[in-house]
Amino acid sequence: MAHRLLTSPNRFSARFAFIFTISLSCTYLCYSIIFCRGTIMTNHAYENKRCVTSKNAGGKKLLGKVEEGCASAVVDVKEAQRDAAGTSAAGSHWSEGKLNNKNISVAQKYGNKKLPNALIVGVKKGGTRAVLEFIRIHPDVRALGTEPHFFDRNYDRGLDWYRGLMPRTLDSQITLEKTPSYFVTREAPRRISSMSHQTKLIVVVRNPVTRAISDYTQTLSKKPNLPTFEELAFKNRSLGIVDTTWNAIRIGMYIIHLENWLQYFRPSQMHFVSGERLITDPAGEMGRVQDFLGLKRIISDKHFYFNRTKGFPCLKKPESSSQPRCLGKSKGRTHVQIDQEVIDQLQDFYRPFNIKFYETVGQDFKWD
Ligand SMILES: Nc1ncnc2c1ncn2[C@@H]1O[C@H](COP(=O)(O)OS(=O)(=O)O)[C@@H](OP(=O)(O)O)[C@H]1O
Repeated sequence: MAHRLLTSPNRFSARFAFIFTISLSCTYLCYSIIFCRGTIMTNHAYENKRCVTSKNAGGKKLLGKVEEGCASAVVDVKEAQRDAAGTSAAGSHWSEGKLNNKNISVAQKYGNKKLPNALIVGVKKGGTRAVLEFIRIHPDVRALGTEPHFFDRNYDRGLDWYRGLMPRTLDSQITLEKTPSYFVTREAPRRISSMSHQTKLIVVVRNPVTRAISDYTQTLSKKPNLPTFEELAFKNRSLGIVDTTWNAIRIGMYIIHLENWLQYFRPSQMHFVSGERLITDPAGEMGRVQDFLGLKRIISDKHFYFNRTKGFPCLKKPESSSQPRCLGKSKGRTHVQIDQEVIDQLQDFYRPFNIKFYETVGQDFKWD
């Protein structure tokens, strides 16, 4: 009895110590599970989901502060809304995709925000979104999903602001952004070369007449009361005098803009993608883009399928998703119907500009 009385406090503390240890272990176990899941889920796809819901982060007007880590993954909200899912099944082996996701999470953890080494500078309605979405599946490329408009509208915000928008990259990775209006911005080449003489420039060009109609179709979808294409395109239609002050016409005079770029950059720093071939042979065009960027050719035929409903090539598996995906509804719209006579007049107008452009870049884009 005396023995029992003596040992009962000891037993009590032993029991207490046992329960305390068990509950401590359980807490630790739960914490570890939650924490590890959190770390594993910090991949690009997850960030996309997190960021895309933030209204401040999206939109073409990328103004103000962008949340740390979101800028890289954010898909322009408008863009994301436009980008409807593809309809065909994929069913292809995707080892690079896995590698890419791994690279992305490593970059997010250990990488740094750097100024871009490459830019898609134009042209509007040339196919710039397709090139950006296609090239960003490469594991050595990280791209900003939105158009930052730094070298045209936001230059006063300074390089630190611009750098802050960029995705984190490892030293081996290329940082890329696209803003198609740079190509026709007078100050853009000088500003870009003062950031770095080494910047690689990608220009996606397309038949200037089709490009103008595409541009007009887009504006009309936002402003239904717009004058007709013919009214805007000509100062005097019967005399065939084209209105070169109309942006939709002016953008397509590629040689004029190119001459401005060539005052600051060597031709070898510029790569021209054919907007037409990008649709008929996306793998071929992307092969040349990879060569230009000094990347191993990883993006190939097996990454694309032709979606008959969309009428365009789509990705079997884009960077941020495991699902096949086509670009959105604003890419590949049905164009406004334009008289063949008007088209011929504009073809005639652009011909001398096109020829000079072909000679300068050393490529025939066959727009005639
Ligand atoms: N794979 C694929 N899917 C959909 N669309 C494709 C693709 N490849 C090129 N294109 C062409 O891209 C045109 C839009 O060009 P941009 O992305 O440069 O437009 S924008 O300036 O960013 O608004 C868009 O122009 P429209 O056909 O006039 O809509 C397409 O013709």
